Amino acid sequence: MSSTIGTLGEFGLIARITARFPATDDVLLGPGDDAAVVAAPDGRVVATTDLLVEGRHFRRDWSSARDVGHKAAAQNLADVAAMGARPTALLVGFAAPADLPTVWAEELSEGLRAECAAAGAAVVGGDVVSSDTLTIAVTALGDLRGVPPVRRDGAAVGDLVAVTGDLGLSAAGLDLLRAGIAEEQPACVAAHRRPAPPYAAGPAAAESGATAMIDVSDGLVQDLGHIAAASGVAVALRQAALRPPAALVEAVEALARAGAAPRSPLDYMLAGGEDHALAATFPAGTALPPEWTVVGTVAEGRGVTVDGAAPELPGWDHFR
Ligand SMILES: Nc1ncnc2c1ncn2[C@@H]1O[C@H](COP(=O)(O)OP(=O)(O)O)[C@@H](O)[C@H]1O
Ligand SMILES: Cc1ncc(C[n+]2csc(CCOP(=O)(O)OP(=O)(O)O)c2C)c(N)n1
Ligand SMILES: [Mg+2]
Ligand SMILES: [Mg+2]
Ligand SMILES: [Mg+2]
Repeated sequence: MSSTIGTLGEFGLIARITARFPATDDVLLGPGDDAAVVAAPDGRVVATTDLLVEGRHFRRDWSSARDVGHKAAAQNLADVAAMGARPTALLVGFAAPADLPTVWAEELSEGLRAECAAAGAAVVGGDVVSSDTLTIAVTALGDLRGVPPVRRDGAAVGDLVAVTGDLGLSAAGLDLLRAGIAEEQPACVAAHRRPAPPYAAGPAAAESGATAMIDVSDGLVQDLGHIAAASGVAVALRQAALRPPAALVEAVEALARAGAAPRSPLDYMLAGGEDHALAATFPAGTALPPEWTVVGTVAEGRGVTVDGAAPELPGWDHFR
């Protein structure tokens, strides 16, 4: 019989998990004491937390444990990058039923470790509890390296609006999984299972003078709406600047062939969710860092428009 976390016990599980998390230069004391000690050379620490709940954020028949580990880390590390900070450390709350195979917890940890390595961060602690609902609650810390944080409220009229990272692929991948045709467009399904946030682009944007920034987790229009509202401005997007990638167009075609009534490629880009791309505003005339694409401008007013019209595209809301 394969091992479960119930047979391993709490401290056996903790030993199995923490053995997988090597320290980085930022980690002065890693897992094993009452708290970890993480260097904060800047003296200011960015801190953020996001949960993943089975059935709401992932399904075990759609994503491997390793995928869930990558996603749980990426979702949090993207929020650190969106402040213009460099991710340093992750704390992982893990709630699971006792009959969960031990290998699932180990593979989850491997995904967390690997995604942290991609961002230069380390897992420095966490907690394990038993629960009927499998839940991963991650807290991430980041270093601002002496630059001010890039907040949501700094966009000014006349600024450029730019994005970097994938838009729309994850939501199309989720619809492919729902339709049972994941094999039709593996790139979209991969983007859903393991989003690949452009971590380095966050600090690069901060150094280039970005005035506001957000990671795109609930859909581009909804998340730019948070910048618009916080800054007291309008965001005017240009449709021609949002060119759907081939994989997205192909996914929509496959969904249509399967009778799955997909949204348009543009609508996936505008309201997809779980992209973990970055969207930011920059003063006009800024030489944008590599990989950023201008998609619109900041104007007087409120809300987000696409070619002058307000899109009727609901972003993700957990309670609606
Ligand atoms: N339960 C909570 N207690 C305190 N602050 C919260 C809570 N839930 C969300 N927030 C805060 O509200 C803001 C928006 O949350 P959210 O939309 O989840 O951000 P994000 O999409 O970047 O993860 C964040 O600053 C977050 O820290
Ligand atoms: C089984 C399943 N159903 C639906 C979704 C889609 N989904 C779940 S949460 C979410 C939005 C982002 O998650 P959230 O918890 O709101 O993260 P935050 O915006 O706080 O970073 C989306 C699009 C999914 N990933 N898996
Ligand atoms: Mg959140
Ligand atoms: Mg988030
Ligand atoms: Mg965010």
